[in-house]
Amino acid sequence: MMTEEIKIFSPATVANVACGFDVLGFCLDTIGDEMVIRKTEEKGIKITKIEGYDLPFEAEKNVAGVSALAMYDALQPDCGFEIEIYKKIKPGSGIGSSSASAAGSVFGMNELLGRPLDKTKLTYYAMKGEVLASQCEHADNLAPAIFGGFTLVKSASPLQILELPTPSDLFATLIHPQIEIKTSESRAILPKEIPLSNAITQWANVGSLVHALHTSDYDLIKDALHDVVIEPYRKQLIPHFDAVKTAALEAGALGCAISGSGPSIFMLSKSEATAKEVEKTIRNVYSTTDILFETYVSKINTEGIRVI
Ligand SMILES: Nc1ncnc2c1ncn2[C@@H]1O[C@H](COP(=O)(O)OP(=O)(O)O)[C@@H](O)[C@H]1O
Ligand SMILES: N[C@@H](CCOP(=O)(O)O)C(=O)O
Repeated sequence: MMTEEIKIFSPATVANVACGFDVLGFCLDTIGDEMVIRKTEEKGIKITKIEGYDLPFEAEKNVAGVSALAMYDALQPDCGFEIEIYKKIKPGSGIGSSSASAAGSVFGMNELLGRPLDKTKLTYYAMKGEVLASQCEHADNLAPAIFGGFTLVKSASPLQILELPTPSDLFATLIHPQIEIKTSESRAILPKEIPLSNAITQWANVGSLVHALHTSDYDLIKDALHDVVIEPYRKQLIPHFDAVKTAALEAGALGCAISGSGPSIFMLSKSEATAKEVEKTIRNVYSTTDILFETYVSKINTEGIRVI
């Protein structure tokens, strides 16, 4: 019996980053799942353990299993794999719960097979799992989980990912109201067409944000972190979104927007001290309500998913 196995940390991620719906994302450091991937003599993919949240064990119904099967079928290795998931990121959180699992299984298998695939190929197979959760092949959570830092999905098909620089003083604050918003449902409420004037504002912001990351221009990051296309629709699903945003900006955040498809809300700040001050302020907003919530402060994780 082979005993080769590894344990990995698969990070939470913030997709969209305000203006970059389905293309921009960044990787978090303090929040993530753990997974164990093990080689077996018996062929095939089995999910043998799930802790934390109630998720399907059938490989075809769990995003970790679907991405693993896609990679397994393509590579046809002469072994099988068992997957254990220690889920810390609540499903439907807006911080890439499904993508942490989809990325984790393919990353772990690739390590155990001697790294036959590059990061873009891993993202490609992970997307096959992500589609189960969101009913759409988007890579804006997977790319930062696998590459680390900030990423831009230049094209989903053929898959092309650009790694963007991370200014060293940038810190994220998050609030995660403990309600579930399914990505598939929050995509269904979006309009199919947008006014040209909004499109112009939005692509100017994406270009500005990319330039600001390259030049560590914090004022420009502040100017660019706006979303005139998606936020007006999705914010209605998130209790007290406007109050959190107002409080965060008053406390010094560079920007504040919906994380992925929500309900989590993220802020970016210049310095850890400001990010912590922002956390204190937004906790006050939710403390006056009866909604349970968690908050986090995290540096930007430039390494991404890793063996632990
Ligand atoms: N391993 C998994 N981790 C998280 N969610 C999973 C997993 N496998 C299947 N799912 C399903 O995916 C959905 C959550 O994905 P999604 O709505 O995209 O949330 P998130 O924004 O947190 O990624 C839930 O319906 C959940 O049951
Ligand atoms: N671009 C997607 C991102 C979904 O992120 P998640 O963390 O909510 O899964 C979207 O906005 O629909």
